[in-house]
This record gives sequence, C-alpha cells and structure tokens, in this order.
Amino acid sequence: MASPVLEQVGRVFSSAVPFVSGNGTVGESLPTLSLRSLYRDGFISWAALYTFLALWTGYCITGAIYRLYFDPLAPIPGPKLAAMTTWYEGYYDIWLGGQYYKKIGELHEKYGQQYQTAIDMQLLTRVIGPVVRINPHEIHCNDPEFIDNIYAGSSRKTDKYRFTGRKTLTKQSMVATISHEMHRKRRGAMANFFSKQNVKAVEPKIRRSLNKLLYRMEQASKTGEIMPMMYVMKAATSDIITDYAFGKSTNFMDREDYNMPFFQGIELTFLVSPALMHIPWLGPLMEALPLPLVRKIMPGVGDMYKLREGWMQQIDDIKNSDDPDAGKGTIFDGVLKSKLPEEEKATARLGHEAQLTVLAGQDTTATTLSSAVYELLANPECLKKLREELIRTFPDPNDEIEFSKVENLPYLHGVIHECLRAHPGVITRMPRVSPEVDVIYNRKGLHYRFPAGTPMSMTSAHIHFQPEFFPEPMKFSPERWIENPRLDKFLIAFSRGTRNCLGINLAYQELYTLMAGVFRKYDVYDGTDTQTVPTLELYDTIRERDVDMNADYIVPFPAKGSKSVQVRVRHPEHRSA
Ligand code: HEM
Repeated sequence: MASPVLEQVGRVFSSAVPFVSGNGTVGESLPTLSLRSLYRDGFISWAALYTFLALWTGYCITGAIYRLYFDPLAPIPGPKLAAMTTWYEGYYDIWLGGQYYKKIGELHEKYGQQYQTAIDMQLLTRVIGPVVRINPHEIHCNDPEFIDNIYAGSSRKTDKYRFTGRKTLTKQSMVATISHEMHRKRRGAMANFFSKQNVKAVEPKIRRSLNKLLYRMEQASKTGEIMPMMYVMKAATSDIITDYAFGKSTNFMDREDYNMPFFQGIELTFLVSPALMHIPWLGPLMEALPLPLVRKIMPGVGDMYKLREGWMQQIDDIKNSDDPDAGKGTIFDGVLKSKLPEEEKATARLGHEAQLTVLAGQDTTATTLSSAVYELLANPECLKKLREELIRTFPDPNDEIEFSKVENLPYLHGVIHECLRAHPGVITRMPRVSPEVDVIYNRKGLHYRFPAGTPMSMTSAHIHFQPEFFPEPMKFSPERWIENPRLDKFLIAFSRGTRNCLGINLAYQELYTLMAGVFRKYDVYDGTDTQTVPTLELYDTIRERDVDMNADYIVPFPAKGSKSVQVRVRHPEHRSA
C-alpha cells in the first residue's frame, strides 16, 4: 500500500490531462509521469526511498566529518558549524539580513589567541585572531599587513569565488567572472575607457552635475525642502556615469524627487544578493522573468532592466551602423573594436557590463559623498579647515572648480580618504582565489598554508577599523592621512590587485570635484541666523541610524527607518526678515 501522502502527491502529478488533437477535438488523457505511477509500476519502493535517505544522510555526515577533520582548512580556527555548512552564513545573511560581516568580526575576536605583550610579561592580552574559517571553503583574514598577499598584482593569477560570484544580477560581467584569464580579457577591453587620461574628458559632465546640485540646493533654501543627501548624490552620480558611459544621461537631478523610487528598487536587487549566493537557481530565474512581470512585482528592478534594454538597443545600433565612428566616446566602443571573440561581444553580455558599470559607479560613490556631508557638518572644526583650504584655492566663490586644482589639496585628500575608510561604498567581503599557488600566512607567530584554490577574503568594514593601524577608528580624523601618507597601504575601499575597482579614477574625480564645489560654497549653520554665507544643517540625522553601516548587501545599508542623511539649506538672501 502506498502511504496517503505519497498517494496525494501522486494524484496531483497524475490528474488526467486532456489533450487537444490537431483537429481541435479533445482526446483521451495522456498517461503522465507521477510519483504514484512510479510507485505503482514498481519503479520506487519504500526500500528504495529509505536507501536513498540513508545514503544521503551518510553522504552529509561523511562530508561534515571530512570538512571538520580532514579538509586542508581543518586547522584554521572557526566555528564547527561554519566549517560544516554554508547555511551557517546563510542564517546570518538571509534570516537576520546582511549580518554575517558583523558575526565575522566577532569570530575574529573569539578565535584570537592569547599572547604576552613584550611591555608587560605578566599582562595577558587578547588579540584579534587574524584568520578565521568562515564557511567550509573560505577563510577570512583581517590582518592589514596581508592585503597584498590576497589581492595580488599581475604576477599571480587571481580567480573569483563561484559562490560569491553569483551575488550580482550581472553574471556575464567582469566583476562576476570567475577565471583569471577571462577576466583579464574582459577587463582589458574596457580598461582604456577608465584610464586616468581618458577620464579627464568627464570633467565637463561632472561640473554640469555639480551645477545642477548647487542649483537644487539653492532652490531648497527657498522652498524649505529637506534634502535626502543619499538619494541626491545617487542622482548626481547616476547622471555622471550614464552620461560618460553611454553619451546619454539619466538626468535624475532634473526630477523633483531625484527618482527616488528607482533607487529604492535598485536597493531591492541588493537586498536579494545573499539569497542569490545561497540559492543558485534564483538568479537565472529572476533573469528569465518577463519584463512586465518584473516591473509589476519589483518596479525599480524593472526600471533598471528597461534601462539595460535601452543600452542593448544602443549596442545593436552601433553594430548595425555603417559609420565606423558610431559608438565613439561610449563604453562600448573599446569592447566592440577589441580582439575579443564574437560571443564576448554579444549584446546580452555587454548589457551586463553596462548594468555593472552603472550599479558599481552610482551607489558606491554616493555613499562616500553623503557620509562626507554628514561628517563635515557633524565636525565643524574639520569643515573650517577644509573651507580655509578651498577659499585659498578659489578666492572668488564663482570660480569654476577644476579637478587639476583640487586633486592635490591635502586637507580635501584627508577628508575623502577618511570617508572612504569609515564609510566604504562596498562593505561585502571580497574573496579572491589563487588557483595555482598556495598562499602562506606566516605572521604573529602563526603559520598557515592556504592551498591553491582556497577562497580568501577581507572586508573593509574590519580592516579599516583596526585601532593598531587607525587609532580611535570611530573618530573622524582627516589629519591621520596628512600625518601618515603611507596609510593608503591599509585602505581597501577600492579593493586591490588585478581585480580592484576599474572606476577608481572616475570615482576620485567625482569625489574631489563635488566635495570641493559644495563646501567652497556652504558653511555649517551655527544657529545664529546671522551668517553671511549659505549654510547647511543636519536635519533629523542620527549617526547610528542613518550613517553607520548596519547591514551588508554588497553596499552598506543603514538601520531600519533611516531616511538617509538629510540637510536643511539656508541662503542669507532668502532669509525671512
Ligand atoms: C567611492 C566609489 C567606489 C567604490 C568605493 C568602489 C569600490 C569597488 C570595489 C571594492 C570593487 C571590487 C569588488 C569586488 O571585489 O568584487 C569595485 C569593482 C568595480 N568598480 Fe568600483 N567603486 C567605486 C566607484 C566606481 C565607479 C565610479 C565606477 C565606474 C563605472 C566603478 C566601476 C567598477 C567596476 C567596473 C568594477 C569591477 C572591476 C573588476 O571586476 O575587474 N566603481 N569597485
């Protein structure tokens, strides 16, 4: 006798399926494949089912024992559950929502060794463990002196890790490319477009966005609008990157609401990133959904796909054009003229590169910019020093901000680097794999060998907050970058090595120009209503809720209920008498 459950399942599968014949008449039911039929026909039996379950359980137990005691990573400290299954991580990232990066920090503390300091041989000090096994396959390191060993230059091959490579919905783009060789080819075809020399051409576009930003700020001083700086900055950076990459700006700064619903939709795609990693079929499923359905259930994501369709159309137009200069000045020019094989130039794949470029360039830069607004208004003594430097450089407030005049300003350099440190635009861990050569960790009295093929990662959220390298890490201190120019060695906001941020030159140019433009003009509001220059005041902004990273969805998410860094703008000429 089949069990009632099995029968029930079988009934669902085998319910009569009428078929329509060629002449439109309904014919007899076709026999269907069902559990009931399999059971009835003797293909499966309880004995077979039990055997399968026993084999599966045995497989899992053997796997867990292997991972715990025989795997080359077995000697690396870390929780046993994390060594056994990736669902340990899944619990923190999916169930608790982007919290594994915090747990990783705790694990480094928990698995720190005890050692005696040289200063006081009696004093036992607990140190942070530099290396922890955070899932069955991956180790996480938080020793800033080891950055270049994980994020190697061109002398060593660097693969990505298949598991985290699934995180973005751009699986054919360079950032999700697993193999070193393929990544070199894909990145090589676009690298020239983002070179320091070529990015200079973006200056007028950045200035145009700066002017729109200043205009919107002035309008806000008249209307009393409270400006949500994160979204304002997202609109500005989106306008710049789309103008530069495709020759056609999104012009979000012209929209009254900065197109916030679009950005909130993009946030949704970041929110699913942990699930994309743990559930391999989810990404392909989301990609396969028809656009109208996506727009219905996730309007912002649908809008992004719509934009992607527009860029894909642009690629097809360039491909079909007789004009050899079609596409000149866009991101696609280099790729289409490169020696990449034809399948690499497929429109759908380039659509992924286009989407990556926008997503990588927009939220990241905006995070740093809006956190800079917060830090400077919350630390008026720092803003004072910055403004003195900017006023010296541009004595006339109407002077145009030129990148060449601001890129070497020491205090501005300090402010920007301090914001990249304390508020990095990417806080997810960034695994790298050395596919052919073992990596040796031989520091702090520890000796570990990570066999070739081991994913090894670091996280800016940990590296940038180590008091040994960044004393008083929670303190906003642009001075630390001026006092110690070598501190850059320990900054991984843009990652490092062959897979570092491709847009770094563009990002710096945006950060320097927009920061200089806004703070040459605006001082912090001192509450007296007697200031003779335009001012900014933080409005309902709490550092812990609105500025500090609270969850890792590739980019940092603030706490629930955050409305982003908000500011009130005042101009003396618009002050009511
Ligand atoms: C402050 C701003 C930015 C920060 C903090 C930042 C950070 C990063 C980081 C950490 C990575 C490495 C990700 C990984 O390991 O998987 C990365 C990759 C990348 N970024 Fe940025 N980024 C910024 C701005 C930009 C801009 C403006 C662009 C321009 C389009 C851009 C384009 C890219 C691209 C294309 C990659 C992939 C590189 C590769 O896989 O070879 N980024 N970025």
